[in-house]
Amino acid sequence: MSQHKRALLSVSNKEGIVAFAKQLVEQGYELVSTGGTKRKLEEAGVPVASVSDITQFPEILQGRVKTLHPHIHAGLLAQQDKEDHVKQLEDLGINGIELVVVNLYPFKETIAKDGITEEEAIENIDIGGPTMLRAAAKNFQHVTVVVEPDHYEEVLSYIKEGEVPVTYRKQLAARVFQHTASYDAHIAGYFAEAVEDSAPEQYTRTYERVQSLRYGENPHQQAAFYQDPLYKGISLAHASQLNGKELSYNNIQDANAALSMVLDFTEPAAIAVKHMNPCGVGTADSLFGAYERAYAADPVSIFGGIVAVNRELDGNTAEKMKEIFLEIIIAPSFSKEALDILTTKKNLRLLQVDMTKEQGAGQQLTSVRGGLLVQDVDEASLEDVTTSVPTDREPTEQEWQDLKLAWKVVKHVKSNAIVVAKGQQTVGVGAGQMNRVGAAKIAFEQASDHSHGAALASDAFFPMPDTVEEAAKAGITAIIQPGGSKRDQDSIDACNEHGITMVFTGMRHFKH
Ligand SMILES: NC(=O)c1ncn([C@@H]2O[C@H](COP(=O)(O)O)[C@@H](O)[C@H]2O)c1NC=O
Repeated sequence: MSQHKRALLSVSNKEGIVAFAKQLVEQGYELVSTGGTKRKLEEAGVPVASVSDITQFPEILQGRVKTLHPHIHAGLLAQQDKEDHVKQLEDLGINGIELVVVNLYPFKETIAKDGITEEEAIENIDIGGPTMLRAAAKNFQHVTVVVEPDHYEEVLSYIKEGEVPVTYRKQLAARVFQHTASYDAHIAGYFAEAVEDSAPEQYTRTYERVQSLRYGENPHQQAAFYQDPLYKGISLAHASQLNGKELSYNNIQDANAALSMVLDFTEPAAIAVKHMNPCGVGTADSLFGAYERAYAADPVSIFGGIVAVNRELDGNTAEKMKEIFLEIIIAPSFSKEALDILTTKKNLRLLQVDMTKEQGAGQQLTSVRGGLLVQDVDEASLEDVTTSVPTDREPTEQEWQDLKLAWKVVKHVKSNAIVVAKGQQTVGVGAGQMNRVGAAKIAFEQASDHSHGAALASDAFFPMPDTVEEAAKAGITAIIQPGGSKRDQDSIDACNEHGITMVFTGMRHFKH
């Protein structure tokens, strides 16, 4: 172990720093620290010099300038295997720094708090820390840099063995650049609010890993689940799992679809999802009634499905849910009775999602080969549009109810999408077909007799009257669709001929 190695310690999170520093001293390191870190070490009896002793310059501007000095940065950036670097340091009386331990002002934690002022946020932008971290990481061939207390132990074990291997130093450097990039992304996000630009020139969001997944959509695909740590809306990525096996990639996608759908309902609602499409949706005055309807909508497909509800899950409903195999149940809360009933199923995943927050869906990101598509989440509903009825007949009150439910659901079904609903539940869902009439036929086949007197929703307009003709054959009496086709009149005429009422929303809900 060589003598007189120097370590610079400047940490905001002081957890574990005293024990680490003591061992560094035992290993022959000279320590240098900034004000607060130095005080902490001195209180614990650890010998430590001050950065100001080295720089011969005081910490000024309330800590805004402490380590930003050539004596520090030359010590961090000098390549000790280059003669001229070594000579320059000698000529200027600068000593090298071999180990840097820095963690940053808690910017993210600060802006996550309610009622924070701009001044507080800005004072928590660390300048000197990232500068040291980046300098040391750039010079990883000669410097060991530690940004996370989690790494103290491992670094010490290497030091005790004699030297920190350069391969490990490079890993630490990589971690530093991830850390500072993420840190800056939070700052960029905070400032982005000032420009309100939803399509910035550079897209710099940062996410934190919630979970490494066993695999992706298929077992041969690697995958992980990340969350936006500052997301303030209703969030699947911030859900609490109360029971069951670890969530899988497909579970998370399905759960997100079910959650997004149930949030569109204010009355008690239950949504059953399979492969990201709703297979059964029910609403009622009680959650039990809503679930009964969602189940009755398609008692076959719900098996192995994901169910989301928008009221506390009660014992009765839980008992009914327990009768079949479900992968996940999502609820704003679970009564004690419901938990007692459902936790007897060891594998059943129970997710509690705080649904009291603002919806705040934000942006939807979809990766494409070599790029990223960004759009607003489709949060629009019938309340955002002015509907019109171009047919001879206006919907009855009952038809309006069914039309509204079908329209809420069709928005969440993969295009081309047709949903048939009757009596506060879906009775047929045609999802993801390459032509609209094909989707309609699937929905009618599933609905069977229930399509008589039912309502139909189409996520996009009818380019020709064939869907109306099929609907008439199936006994549909009310249709809701965006309208806007050149041949709308053909569909209107077909409706009038069959006594069907049709509503135009003027807004489509493609979901590719
Ligand atoms: N201004 C500087 O030169 C500077 N140098 C280090 N810091 C930060 O000051 C903190 C430690 O300060 P203290 O040891 O005084 O508690 C660390 O989070 C470190 O990243 C600085 N602070 C902010 O920029």
